[in-house]
Amino acid sequence: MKGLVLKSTGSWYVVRKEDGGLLRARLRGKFKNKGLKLSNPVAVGDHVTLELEGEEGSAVITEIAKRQNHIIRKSIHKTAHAHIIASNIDLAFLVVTLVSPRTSFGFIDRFLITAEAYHIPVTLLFNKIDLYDEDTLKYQERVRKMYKQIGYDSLVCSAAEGIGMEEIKQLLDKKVTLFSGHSGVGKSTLVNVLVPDLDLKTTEISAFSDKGVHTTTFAEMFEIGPETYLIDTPGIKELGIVDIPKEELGGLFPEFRPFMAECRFNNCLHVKEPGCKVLEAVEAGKISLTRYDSYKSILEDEDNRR
Ligand SMILES: Nc1nc2c(ncn2[C@@H]2O[C@H](COP(=O)(O)OP(=O)(O)OP(=O)(O)O)[C@@H](O)[C@H]2O)c(=O)[nH]1
Ligand SMILES: [Zn+2]
Repeated sequence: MKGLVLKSTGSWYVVRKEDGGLLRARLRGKFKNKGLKLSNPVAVGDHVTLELEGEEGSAVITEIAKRQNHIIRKSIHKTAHAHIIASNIDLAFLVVTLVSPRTSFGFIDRFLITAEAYHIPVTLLFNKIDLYDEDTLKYQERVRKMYKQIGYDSLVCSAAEGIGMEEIKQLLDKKVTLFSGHSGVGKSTLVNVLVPDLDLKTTEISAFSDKGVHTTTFAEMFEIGPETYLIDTPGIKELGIVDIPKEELGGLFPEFRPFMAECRFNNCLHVKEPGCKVLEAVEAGKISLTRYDSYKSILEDEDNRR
């Protein structure tokens, strides 16, 4: 029997069976994750094979299908390196705002490079447009255009006034979408407008969870329509942590790639090296200064972490 993991408590899982029903499943034996030392072998979003146990509505996970992608964070356990937050994500929605509060480019670009590293497509969602004056709206269009040129789509909306909701719903349809964004940008408001009966939908799954057990470190997937899911990652505003070797950082900026290939040194970090084509492109206005600033700032952080 096949199923999809909707919720993890660390020791057992809520699984949606292919025929629609819910199961409570646990693991049998040891699962090995290639390469990574993980504190949790099964993650929300995993497609699994199950065997029913004697008890009604209870099963054992015997196999995990290959993941299309996954996001991780550092494990709190000393013996493991990483903890998988969720897997098989079709789309990451990064909710941003230009006012109240203003999301920094540094935050946006960090999110984008992490998503690049994880191979997760991102759509930027500019919320609170009801608060924007004419100048801010013009500025927003410039920002959207900049990201569009690099290859990132964006949408504008106002969760408060219900503007842009149909477009968002269409984009979410039949996908597993991760909702992220800085505190206060309106994620909860947005989800409540998009899925007014979400509480009802989650009750069915909550009924499978022990009362009083709060698993804030684990992600949860909410079914918001047929084959349509939202992933909520409590307490995680960014896409987890990945260790990116400095030489690979530039490659996570898609607009750097064609220029990087032409740099004189193949280990060029694009800071002050002679014959650096990325620097030339920045000077010629072919790469946005904002993005290059983000690049340098992330590079410096990497320096400080070592
Ligand atoms: N004017 C305006 N206010 C909004 C809009 N969307 C959300 N807000 C307000 O912004 C504030 C923050 O919204 P939340 O939905 O709690 O934000 P959040 O991203 O879930 O924040 P965290 O729970 O801290 O991560 C609330 O006061 C909302 O009413 C919008 O489109 N326009
Ligand atoms: Zn270079």
